[in-house]
Amino acid sequence: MSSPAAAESAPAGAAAEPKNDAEDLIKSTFEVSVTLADQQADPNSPLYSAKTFEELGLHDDLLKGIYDMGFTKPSKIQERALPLLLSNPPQNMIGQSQSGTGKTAAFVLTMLSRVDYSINKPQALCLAPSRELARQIMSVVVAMGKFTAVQTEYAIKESLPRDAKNVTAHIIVGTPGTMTDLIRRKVIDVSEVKVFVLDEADNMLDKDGLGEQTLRVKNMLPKNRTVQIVLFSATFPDHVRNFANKFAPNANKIELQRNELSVDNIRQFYMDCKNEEHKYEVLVSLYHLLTIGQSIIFCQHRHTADRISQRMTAEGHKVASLHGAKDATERDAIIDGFREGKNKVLITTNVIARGIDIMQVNMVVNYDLPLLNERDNHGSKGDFRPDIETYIHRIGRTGRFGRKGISVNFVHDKATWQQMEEIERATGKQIIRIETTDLDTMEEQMKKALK
Ligand SMILES: Nc1ncnc2c1ncn2[C@@H]1O[C@H](COP(=O)(O)OP(=O)(O)OP(=O)(O)O)[C@@H](O)[C@H]1O
Repeated sequence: MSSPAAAESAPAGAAAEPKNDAEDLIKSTFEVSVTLADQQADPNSPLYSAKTFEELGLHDDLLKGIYDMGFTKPSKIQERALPLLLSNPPQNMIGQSQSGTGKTAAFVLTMLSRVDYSINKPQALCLAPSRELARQIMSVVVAMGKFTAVQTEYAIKESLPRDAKNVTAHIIVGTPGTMTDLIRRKVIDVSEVKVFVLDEADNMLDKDGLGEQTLRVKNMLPKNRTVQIVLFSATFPDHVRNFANKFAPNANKIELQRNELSVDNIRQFYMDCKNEEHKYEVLVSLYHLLTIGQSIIFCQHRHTADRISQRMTAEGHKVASLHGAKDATERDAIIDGFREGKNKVLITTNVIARGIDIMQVNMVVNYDLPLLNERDNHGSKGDFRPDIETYIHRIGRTGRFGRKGISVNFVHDKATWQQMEEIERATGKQIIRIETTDLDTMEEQMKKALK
């Protein structure tokens, strides 16, 4: 089994404690409070559950794994989805719940529950849009399956030697291109597969994204047996939902309303910058706030992420950059380093907009707003409409499982201002202005938002 180095997301229930470096000890030494217990008692919270894990019909070995991870009660999505996912005969599922509310455990426990551990063949396949997310999901499979005999394998670039033959692991987690390649070359035998999971399913099914590759994997699955298809995401835009219904026919569905798409514990701000260069200056001026906890800065292009990080590094700031043009080993080292808190500021692209779960991240900056024409393979270069789904996923990198977080959008001209207004309209959540010169107010707002 390839053991994930990324198994170290902060234990659930643990406080995201900002460790201030001496240099950051300006006056902003406020603590980030954790409202997990309250959230789990509030019946309107997506974290609330009336049930216990025992009542959800899980095997004792899995209960041990769950408690070992520090979970005490299921979240709402876990409470609602698990009985449907585990019932027999197996039924498909299209499940939606806000970022950071525990969807991973729902599908991981399904895979672990459905595996027959006496058969040494792949029985559950799980696809995610990035290697970083595949590695993180694997870390949850390994942690939750700690008291089972589960064997796991990755289907991500460079995970297996070129001459690898016949994977015998029960659960395979990967990205669609590599999964397709391994099934085609018969390294992965799918004859015993009974569960097929898509995390970030709207992205995995979007014909302008990974849809074709995902469909290829599905078409290679056995036709002579029922494969339970499980789709999860925080967002399911209409154009993908229709395809999702065909991809997972007769599925049980758990859906969110449009105005419920993001959690309320993320406070959203914007800063009106004068131009591109001013955006850079404002980002640098925020550095001490970015490093109170940890921050993720999202840019439009890889070269912007590199340029900003090189410039900030040259000016004496400690930042890292991550994007899809870096090689696999480097990507793994960067995200692992960030998880471990070696770097507090990560400058990146949409590659980690989805799924990545790092409790200590309390600030997300949209250096560039996400646009539809930047989605993978998206056709129209002239489409400058904001990409609402990606926005929701990006800001969802903070405010995980009841923690508080803030997001800041940089706007710098009429077009970006209008894009942000459209995001505000579409999500129904207010985005508050902060003057770029007014760092005291920014700090005040941050204190208020994070307390
Ligand atoms: N029942 C629980 N009790 C305590 N912590 C939990 C519970 N379920 C999940 N968590 C923790 O909450 C965090 C968020 O969970 P997860 O990553 O599964 O969210 P998600 O819904 O998949 O989010 P996203 O849409 O961003 O992918 C994780 O750190 C996880 O360990």
